[in-house]
Amino acid sequence: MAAMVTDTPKLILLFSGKRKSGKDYITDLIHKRLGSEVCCILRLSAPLKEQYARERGLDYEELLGSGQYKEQYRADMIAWGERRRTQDPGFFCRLVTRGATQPVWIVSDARRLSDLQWFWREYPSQSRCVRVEASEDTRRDRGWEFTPGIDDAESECGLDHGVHFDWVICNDSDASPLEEQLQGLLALAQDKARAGVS
Ligand SMILES: Nc1ncnc2c1ncn2[C@@H]1O[C@H](COP(=O)(O)OP(=O)(O)O)[C@@H](O)[C@H]1O
Ligand SMILES: C[C@@](O)(CCOP(=O)(O)OP(=O)(O)O)CC(=O)O
Repeated sequence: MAAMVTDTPKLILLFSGKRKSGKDYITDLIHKRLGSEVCCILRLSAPLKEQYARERGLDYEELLGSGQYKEQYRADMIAWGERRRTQDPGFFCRLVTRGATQPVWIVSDARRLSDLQWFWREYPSQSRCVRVEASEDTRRDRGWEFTPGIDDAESECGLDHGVHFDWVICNDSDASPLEEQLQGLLALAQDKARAGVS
């Protein structure tokens, strides 16, 4: 099958949600449904972790995972990233979008209004916001523990208010099946991708 190369993205899904709400799980699921020709997952934290790991001599792959390793460094990584963002709020957004050619981009970890504002400014008609929600009990079952300085800081709370979400996905174990909740979003992505094939 020929690669779907488009000049600009046709749709950008900007995901946010608290840690252990399931952002990676859900964006991976969408990626599997749409396929790599149609969509790519962009993690704003990837270039951050890569440079942070290099500077500190840490294991980049481990920082990308969902285990304890990343949690040990989270507070320091947040501070490191914030220093970068203060100098240039679009720094990580520009890095991750460079070279993305698929018609649908899934940004798995928007955290700050400045992240959303960058996409709204650069891609006003393509950007849509998606919130992943899970109760504290569910997140605790997945290994979350409230940590002052992290769970009450901008990295986790920056998008709690003042954002219109086009979709809110409930990712608790007793919620309606994800396939059902994602139907509208997947249908839109498929439509946009079809319209975007060149
Ligand atoms: N709907 C789900 N069903 C089963 N496991 C899930 C589900 N959602 C998340 N998880 C698991 O919970 C953990 C945290 O999810 P993750 O996607 O890494 O959260 P986040 O990216 O928001 O921090 C992972 O181990 C993931 O596999
Ligand atoms: C320093 C960070 O980028 C680390 C984020 O790592 P992940 O995006 O892997 O975190 P969760 O999926 O929510 O568990 C946070 C930031 O403030 O930029």
